Amino acid sequence: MEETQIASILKSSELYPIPQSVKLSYGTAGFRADASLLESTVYRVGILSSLRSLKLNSSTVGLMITASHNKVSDNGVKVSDPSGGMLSQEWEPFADQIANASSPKELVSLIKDFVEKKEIAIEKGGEVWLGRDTRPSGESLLRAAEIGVRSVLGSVAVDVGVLTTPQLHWMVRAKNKGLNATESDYFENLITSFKCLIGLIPVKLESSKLVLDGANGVGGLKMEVLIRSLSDIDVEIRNTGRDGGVLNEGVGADFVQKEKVVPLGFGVKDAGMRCASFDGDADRLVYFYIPSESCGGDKVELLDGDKILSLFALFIKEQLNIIGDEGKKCRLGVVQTAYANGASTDYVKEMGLEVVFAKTGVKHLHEKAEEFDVGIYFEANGHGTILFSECFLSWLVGKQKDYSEGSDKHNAVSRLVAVSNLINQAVGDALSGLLLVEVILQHMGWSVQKWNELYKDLPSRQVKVEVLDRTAVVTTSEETEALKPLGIQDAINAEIKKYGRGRAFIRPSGTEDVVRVYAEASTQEAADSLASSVAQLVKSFLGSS
Ligand SMILES: CC(=O)N[C@H]1[C@@H](OP(=O)(O)O)O[C@H](CO)[C@@H](O)[C@@H]1O
Ligand SMILES: [Mg+2]
Repeated sequence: MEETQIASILKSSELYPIPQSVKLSYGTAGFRADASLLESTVYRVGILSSLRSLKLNSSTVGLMITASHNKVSDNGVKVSDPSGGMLSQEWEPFADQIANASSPKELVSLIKDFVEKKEIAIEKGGEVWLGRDTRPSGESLLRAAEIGVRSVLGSVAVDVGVLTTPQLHWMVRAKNKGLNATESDYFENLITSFKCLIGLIPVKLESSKLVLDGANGVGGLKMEVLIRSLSDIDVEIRNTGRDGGVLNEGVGADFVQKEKVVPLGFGVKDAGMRCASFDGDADRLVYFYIPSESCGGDKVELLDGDKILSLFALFIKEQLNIIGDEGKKCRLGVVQTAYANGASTDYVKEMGLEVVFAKTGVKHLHEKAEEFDVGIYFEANGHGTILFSECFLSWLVGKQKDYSEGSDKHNAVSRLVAVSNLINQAVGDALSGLLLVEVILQHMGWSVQKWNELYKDLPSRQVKVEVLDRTAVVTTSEETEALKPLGIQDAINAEIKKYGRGRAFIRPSGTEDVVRVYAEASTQEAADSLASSVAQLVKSFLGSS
């Protein structure tokens, strides 16, 4: 590395000293912490993003400032690779090292070694697009990221403004494919493919209103822009953040999915209505309705990521069946995590689909979904998408020319092509996911209640346990068994045995300082009781904090 380059990093890093006593890790979804602790981290991730761009021939890299569903005082930073996917996991250890480097000198030395090891030609200059969610701390953190990017001499930082995480990933992917890549191109793309799918509905019925909980975050605001251009959908948006509500506080997809209760701003008046929730950066989507018999209670019927996945799988399978023998050759597969409800896995298997399991975190699911011609992946919490392989897509486009226009096969092929344009090919995206759910429900002529009947969820419960050191829990690669602390798995197994259809596991969270407990059983009381006894075991083996 040239002396001028070294001097540039030394100088800028003086502006962002590392706070005492924080040890950060890139984790399941980038760095997250209280926003006041993050300036130095974001600055350093800016440097990393420039290097990543340089390593990949100055392709555009994305840097997103968000802490998703976490509280508003938190923030975080994650990197989008030029493909629009998550940062290559190979680079995560370097991210951890530089984030925790204790002095400018140590930082420079780590960067120097890495640049040499990875043979990065630093002279050319990289390009990084910076996005942020609506958190008040986002603006100053974005400035820190800009300084980090530009401290790699010749690199350019482009502020692309307040965006949802999936918008930034989509834009980065489009840019590197040489396509139109602005935010309005993103909207245009959703609008065109949604309208195309609506136009291909065999028997169109009047559709009912959808009520959306925007989590007081960026997703509701973007949805407002989107629906202005859509006439075949009636959406009322609540919790936009403009009416005094706090980001993710008692609202949003994470809250609704974990607590299974209505978000603020919803109540019995909405009984029976089709409702949906986004999370804070709009990469998660869940649906729900308030049962009419709830009589003032706050419980919801939840249609989570597993149910969205099942609906998508059913629709895609239907189109492949219409195409006939050739369509049946398509390898359609599903990727889930250990948190997937057992009933959903049974359902997709009964449909004849291949199901594979991945570790928690979309980077793991995405990778596995890419192995199929059409790979559908979802986390139960509502993050997911459908990936189409390049090869299968070009086959579909070819078939569009072969089949006569207006024929059933032509329509089926056109629907699949439109789905591939609508649904974000980079990451799970609540906006595009919502549009796809809406169009499929209209296609099927289904209400949310009818969709919910695809299968009945096994009762489940998730709890978090605060412990002294969550890293003391080490699991198998599928995360379904704990290898450490020694003896805990036997104790968990003994609990599971007491329950019909019992299943439970523990793992350390990658985004919060807790151990997560998941339990499933044949009744809600049993699932609750299994979760609570496993939580007790965690406390007694690890000590509560
Ligand atoms: C049980 C659960 O919902 N875990 C979430 C959560 O990860 P943890 O590592 O469990 O904290 O946040 C991740 C990022 O949003 C998401 O990918 C994952 O599914
Ligand atoms: Mg999120």
